[in-house]
Amino acid sequence: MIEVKNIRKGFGDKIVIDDVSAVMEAGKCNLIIGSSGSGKTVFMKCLVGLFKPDSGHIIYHGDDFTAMDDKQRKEIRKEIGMLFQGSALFDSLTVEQNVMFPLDMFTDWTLAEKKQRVNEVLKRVELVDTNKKFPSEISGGMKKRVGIARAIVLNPKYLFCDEPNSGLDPQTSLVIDKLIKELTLEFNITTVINTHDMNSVMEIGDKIMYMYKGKKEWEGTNKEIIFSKNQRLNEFIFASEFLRDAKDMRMLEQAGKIDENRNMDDMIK
Ligand SMILES: Nc1ncnc2c1ncn2[C@@H]1O[C@H](COP(=O)(O)OP(=O)(O)OP(=O)(O)O)[C@@H](O)[C@H]1O
Repeated sequence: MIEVKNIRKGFGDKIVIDDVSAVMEAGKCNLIIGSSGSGKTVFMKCLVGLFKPDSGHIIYHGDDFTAMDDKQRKEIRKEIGMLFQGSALFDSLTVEQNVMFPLDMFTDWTLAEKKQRVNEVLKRVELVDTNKKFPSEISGGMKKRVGIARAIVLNPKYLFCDEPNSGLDPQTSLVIDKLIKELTLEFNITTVINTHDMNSVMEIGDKIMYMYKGKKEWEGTNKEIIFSKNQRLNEFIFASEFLRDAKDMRMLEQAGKIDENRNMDDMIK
């Protein structure tokens, strides 16, 4: 679990994160949504220690990350897996070498032990027989899987994903979302995901935080978001007329005002 208490972060005179508090639970996909420039990336960078908040606290499983020295912080970082936007694989390394990278950095295992662990995680993300391939030889969806394999190879307690579906088609996005959700549950990981993808919000949003101009404007689950009366949130999510109609339809359905066996022709009339 990660507890964020009243963090603030600014650059010069500009306040970018304004008194945000949140609780991110283990075994759940905690999503951060918001329009461009609302502060999602800066918030995530504060959580992983890439930015130091100006004030406030970030508590990892009871320990105050913001009050730690570099050595203690490094210990927490070992427990963090990161899936970067665009997968961020090393082009000159094979799939196996990419996934092995964190093991080279943080363990003193033998090569045989490392290879065994790499094979375990590649199997888990359903990427067998790709060990010797280079990133340029595999598809975008496969690259994401390699990124996920690398992110989980050290058995992280925390997983941070920045736009995990960027550049993927809707079906492949769904497969990646499901994989992240499964791993989150299977290993009881506290997963934090920055996303613009509304499919992900609805599919895997156990907990969603909506940011607006650096503040937490709304939070809730994927079940609650559809019924939210927060005007800014609604304008953000249901940006198109099509989505607004779909929402109205869903609400009528929930209220039992639409017959499940309705005839499409009748509806069009
Ligand atoms: N290193 C920095 N120095 C100065 N300003 C920054 C820095 N990083 C981010 N900002 C500013 O902080 C604000 C929030 O940026 P951030 O990248 O967190 O937005 P975001 O919600 O992640 O947007 P997007 O969805 O487009 O990635 C923006 O106004 C941005 O210009």
